[in-house]
Amino acid sequence: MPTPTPTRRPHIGGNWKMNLTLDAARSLAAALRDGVAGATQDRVDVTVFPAMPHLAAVADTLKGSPIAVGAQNAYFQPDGAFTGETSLSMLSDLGVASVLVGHSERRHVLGESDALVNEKVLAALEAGLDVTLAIGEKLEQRENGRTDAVNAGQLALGLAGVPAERLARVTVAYEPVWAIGTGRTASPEDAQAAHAAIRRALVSLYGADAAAGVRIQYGGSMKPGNAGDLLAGADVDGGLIGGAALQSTDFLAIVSAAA
Ligand SMILES: O=C(CO)COP(=O)(O)O
Repeated sequence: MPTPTPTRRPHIGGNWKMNLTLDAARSLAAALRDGVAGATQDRVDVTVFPAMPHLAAVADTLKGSPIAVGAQNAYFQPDGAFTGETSLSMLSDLGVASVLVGHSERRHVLGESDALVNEKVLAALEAGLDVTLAIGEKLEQRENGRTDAVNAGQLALGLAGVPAERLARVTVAYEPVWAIGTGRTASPEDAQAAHAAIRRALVSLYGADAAAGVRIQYGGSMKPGNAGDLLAGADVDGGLIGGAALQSTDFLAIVSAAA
């Protein structure tokens, strides 16, 4: 089935990971706030994901700006004896509008399962937050020709139980694990092929109309120099940026490329 004509507004995310001091996070947020010009903001959605202890300050700095603040993680239970975890309502109270779920560093370094990813996706949507659901294959899976199967599996398990009417609040981030923080980027052709396969998986889960509205971001060593080529893919609807999101000029250049 051909991919329906896209009407998707690009979405650029900045995943700051476990980086920056409080002062540096505040300064970066202020530079982004001042740098996202009116012309750009109408054509691209921007979300930043600071570290948990910096969320309040960054949300405060970005209040009234078109840049949304997301958390890199959250727990799915509403409250209770969950040492070290953060609830969705605690995040909402800070002005956090979305949550990143299923990042490969949480899957592969912190050991999060597809089942836990799914609990978090369901709870975040129920709490009224937007979700960026990250999926992606490891190098050995790619070399064994399993890229599309791995992505379709993570997608189906992550979205299990999510009704079609909530899908518009989900952005999928395709992040091939071997491209994250390595300087090795998927070629624009490989990225587009993986994104098209992810969209076909969405079509089989939700039907063509709902699938056509879902933004699929590429993540993995996206930089100003390669963003334009990657974003040219018909099913590449934005980027989730790590290293290059820590420099305002680099991140703003990628936002401009998407706009
Ligand atoms: O993991 C990423 C974003 O979530 C990508 O990180 P890099 O851009 O540093 O490769």
